[in-house]
Amino acid sequence: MGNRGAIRLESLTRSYGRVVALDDVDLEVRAGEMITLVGPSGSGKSTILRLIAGLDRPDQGRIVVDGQDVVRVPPHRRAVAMVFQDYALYPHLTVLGNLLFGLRVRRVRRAEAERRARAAADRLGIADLLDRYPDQTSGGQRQRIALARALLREPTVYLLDEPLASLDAPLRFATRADLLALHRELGTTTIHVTHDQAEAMTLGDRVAVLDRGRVRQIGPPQQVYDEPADTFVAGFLGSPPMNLVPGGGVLGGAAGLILGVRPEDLELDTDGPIEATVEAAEALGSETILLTRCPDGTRLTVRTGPRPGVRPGEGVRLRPDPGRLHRFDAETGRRR
Ligand SMILES: Nc1ncnc2c1ncn2[C@@H]1O[C@H](COP(=O)(O)OP(=O)(O)OP(=O)(O)O)[C@@H](O)[C@H]1O
Repeated sequence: MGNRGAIRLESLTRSYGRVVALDDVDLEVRAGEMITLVGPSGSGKSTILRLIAGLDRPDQGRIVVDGQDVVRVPPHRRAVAMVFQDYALYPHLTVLGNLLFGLRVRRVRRAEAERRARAAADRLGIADLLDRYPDQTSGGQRQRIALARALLREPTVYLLDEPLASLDAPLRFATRADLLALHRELGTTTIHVTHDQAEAMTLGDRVAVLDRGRVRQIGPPQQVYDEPADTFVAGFLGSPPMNLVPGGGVLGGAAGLILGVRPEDLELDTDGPIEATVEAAEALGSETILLTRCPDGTRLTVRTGPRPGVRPGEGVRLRPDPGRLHRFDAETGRRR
């Protein structure tokens, strides 16, 4: 299984009327890799998944899975399992019925189908729910049912469209770990769409950042975070986003450049070179986000410890970590 599921998207383009959902996208996913797609709403993430699943067709370009162009292959003939945000379970079937459905379509014999369904349910910890209907289960349980159903397809590729989005924070955290463990165990190629910063950073070998139908950058999450290719990526990955100062300003003059510094790379320091006033402080428990404003009007966001001891209205001094300044071309926005 480990060598299957390599995907290559070549010059993939898809428009809906005047909206260009995907604009000449090239993307390679290695066999067994888990890749995360992030980007603002409408940037084309779901469109990529739907095209790979065969639920929609590109206007141009190729979708090559294991060396074969699948654009004309109907969805049920593609070895792909998609898990949707709303899980898309059949409400009139029990959980077991939902798990068996795909196996029946594929003419797996009843006893064998049940054996496999129970094994998948065991693996995802939902064995005691098999006789219930989907509306008698919780959001987290439904998510596991949908994953179990995807597992039963034994696909060479998983496509996950925000599968954790409707779970509460602790459950998301736990399920994220389960997803990673499942992926390590199965080694099946997975493409995962998320809006969640933590998932983007942790749930993939590589992350691809999309903007208006184009891939802006792709790479290991930490690398993309540490070396964003342009100001868009710098502003998108990371929460709160990187401070970007045209001309350098308080971060040091830099004609023709935009200088950037992440909130965690600005330190409160009474001898710091930057003078600022605290406008707001968000105490988040484990950390505090300070929104500050410099005399020249520049706003800087600072990530600091849980109890920084400063209040809105107070003056502070900030020290940027000189090794962590980012330089971008003012005209193109590209990293320099
Ligand atoms: N069937 C459709 N008909 C018309 N426009 C569509 C259709 N599907 C997608 N679009 C448009 O294509 C663009 C890309 O949509 P897509 O769903 O891929 O974005 P997304 O990045 O997944 O967004 P979100 O994060 O909000 O789910 C959007 O502007 C969307 O409105």
